[in-house]
Amino acid sequence: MSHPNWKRVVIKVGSALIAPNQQGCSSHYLLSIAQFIVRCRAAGTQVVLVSSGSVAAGAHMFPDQEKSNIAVKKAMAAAGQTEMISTWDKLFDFPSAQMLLTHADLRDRERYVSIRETIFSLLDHNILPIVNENDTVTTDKLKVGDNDNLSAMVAAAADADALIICSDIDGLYDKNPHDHDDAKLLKRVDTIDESIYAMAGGAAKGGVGTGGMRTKIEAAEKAVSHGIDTYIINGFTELSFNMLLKGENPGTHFSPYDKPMLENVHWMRHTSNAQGEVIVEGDFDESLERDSEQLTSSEIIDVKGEFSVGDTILVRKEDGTKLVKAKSNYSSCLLNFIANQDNDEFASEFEEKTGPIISDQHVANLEKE
Ligand SMILES: Nc1ncnc2c1ncn2[C@@H]1O[C@H](COP(=O)(O)OP(=O)(O)O)[C@@H](O)[C@H]1O
Ligand SMILES: N[C@@H](CCC(=O)OP(=O)(O)O)C(=O)O
Repeated sequence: MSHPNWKRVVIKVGSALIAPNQQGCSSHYLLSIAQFIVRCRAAGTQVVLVSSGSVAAGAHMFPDQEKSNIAVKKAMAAAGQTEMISTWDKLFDFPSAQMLLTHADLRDRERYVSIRETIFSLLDHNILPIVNENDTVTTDKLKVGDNDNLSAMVAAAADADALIICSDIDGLYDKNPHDHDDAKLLKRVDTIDESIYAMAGGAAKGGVGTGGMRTKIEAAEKAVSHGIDTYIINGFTELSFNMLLKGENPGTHFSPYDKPMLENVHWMRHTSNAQGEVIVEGDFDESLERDSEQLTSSEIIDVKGEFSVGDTILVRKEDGTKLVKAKSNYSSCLLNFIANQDNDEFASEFEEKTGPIISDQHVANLEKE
């Protein structure tokens, strides 16, 4: 293994590799991925697997005309999940563990920390964590929605050194190669900006995949900002895995940031989502410049949405400029009350007694990143 620096990797496997014909699971393409996982582990690299495919694996148990129904899709996921997990499990002579997560779990700091601890504990006991979204319980509000982004959140939670996204295509092309014969493969991406996103189309069309290339770029952006080497590779071919083991790049490599964000800042920026907004004016900008991030009620113009103590809020200016995402120490109700006080003295005394409005331990400065 030529990647001695990879202490821990996350491998994401797309639906097309698991259930290529929507006729249940097939181990056809999984054999070389399993072999890669075995060889990584033998070389001392810990592995976390993020596996899609429950919906595709369960699809054959339901009539075609019902498959667009959301409740039926969840049933397909529930039925396909057991088949998917047992297909993986049969390929290993070490134990695996199923972890089903939702965004509601990941964006809650306490549950997130618990997920981290579980991953580390499984790895310490040489058990392979196999993660998927818990599709049966999700709603639009609760879900990550695609396993590319989920794998990046898991890679950050696991403090992984590398994220390998196995897809049905060689990597990121400058345009969709299925639509354009002259599309060129990008071997390396150092900066992820709008021009990179413009290369991907929308959500996946036709096949069994969900997110398409866009969600893979989103995942790469999340991962590289955490200092994680990210690859999109073709999971259909064994060559991809042999190249990775030799330290070569078989697809598209996204270079990690030199100065990764701190774990808690990364979580706030990329995993947590804002439950409400606080619109500010005046000196808050300056306190950000000084890195003190102290928000006072006199700077608040408006409070939008309903949030509780501990929820993440977005602090922004009236013109829409996003300043920070932060953990609120006040509920929206209390913050509205204090921000609408005409008596400044009462408000500042209240804040002195109750403590700062936003927690300085969980602040992601959106302007600077
Ligand atoms: N610029 C691009 N480069 C590569 N693939 C692209 C691009 N734009 C869109 N795609 C599509 O994204 C698909 C891969 O995403 P998806 O179907 O979700 O796969 P997976 O199941 O592996 O997540 C490709 O097969 C291709 O059709
Ligand atoms: N949680 C879903 C996977 C959703 C998903 O992102 O699929 P894919 O684009 O194939 O990685 C499932 O198990 O079917």
